[in-house]
Amino acid sequence: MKMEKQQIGVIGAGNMAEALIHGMITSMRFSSQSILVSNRSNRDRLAYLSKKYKVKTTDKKSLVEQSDVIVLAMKPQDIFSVIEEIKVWMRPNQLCISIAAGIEMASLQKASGLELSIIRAMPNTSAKVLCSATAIAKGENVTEEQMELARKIFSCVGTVREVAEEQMDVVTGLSGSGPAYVYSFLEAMIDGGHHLGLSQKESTELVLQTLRGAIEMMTATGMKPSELSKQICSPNGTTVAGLAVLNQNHFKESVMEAIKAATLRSKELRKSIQS
Ligand SMILES: NC(=O)C1=CN([C@@H]2O[C@H](COP(=O)(O)OP(=O)(O)OC[C@H]3O[C@@H](n4cnc5c(N)ncnc54)[C@H](OP(=O)(O)O)[C@@H]3O)[C@@H](O)[C@H]2O)C=CC1
Ligand SMILES: O=C(O)[C@@H]1CCC=N1
Repeated sequence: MKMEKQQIGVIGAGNMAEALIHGMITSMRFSSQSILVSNRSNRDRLAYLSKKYKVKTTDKKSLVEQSDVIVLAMKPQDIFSVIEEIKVWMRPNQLCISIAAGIEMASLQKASGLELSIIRAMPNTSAKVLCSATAIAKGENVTEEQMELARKIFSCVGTVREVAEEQMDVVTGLSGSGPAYVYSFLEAMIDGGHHLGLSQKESTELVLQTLRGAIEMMTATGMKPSELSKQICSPNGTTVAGLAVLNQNHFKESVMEAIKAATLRSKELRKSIQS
């Protein structure tokens, strides 16, 4: 696979930044030397990233000046102060990719006072194991070449799907936050098995493979979850008894309400930050 020539500047050196850097380098699509990283004040963190991934660490000014694309990987609460700081060094049409939850491209554009090319992306923490479900949304001035570069960056850490920006709140509530819901479900299943007599290890192994198998079944067959579920339910059997309890406790509604609450929170985030 061809090594990309563009310089990638990552501002923010936290969890998501590291996942992206790790993915870009292990994919061999980007060289360590083509990645620049900067943060606010944590020098130890930059030293760690530089040692582990051999990336270049620098101040924001030289990062912005040297980069073809700037990845904004700080918390939503910090993004506007970063834009305020770096806008003097940015070039019109420079590509900026924001992974901040809730923050709209128009507000970043406005804060910069420049005609930037902005792409919004929402990966998830499974990027660390190259299994993110990332959605990207294209901003106004973005060229097809710039979109292609964004797809290349995020495909290093998993799948990439393009959506309209209006869908980014629900994407954030669904796949951005989603791994946490799955961890809650996994914990409940593991504890369920453990409380009924399996060791923690036995229960964990069985649950993980059960989840992998269910995902594989759905992927391989293309069948709906309800159809696959029917195949497990013998009349008057164990599965029917288990599912009845989930239904009595409004399991499906709870999960749907969780996604709704996270989606609303994504909308609220920008209001609380911008007002
Ligand atoms: N965690 C998740 O599951 C997901 C998070 N996101 C989004 O990713 C973004 C980053 O999240 P995450 O990696 O968890 O955050 P972290 O808290 O792990 O990292 C934030 C980074 O931003 C840096 N930073 C803060 N302010 C500035 C500044 N003024 N100048 C330069 N750097 C700055 C911090 O530097 P320092 O340490 O020096 O202060 C730190 O390196 C968030 O916007 C979040 O919404 C998106 C998808 C999933
Ligand atoms: O909880 C959050 O706000 C971030 C965005 C998506 C996942 N984590």
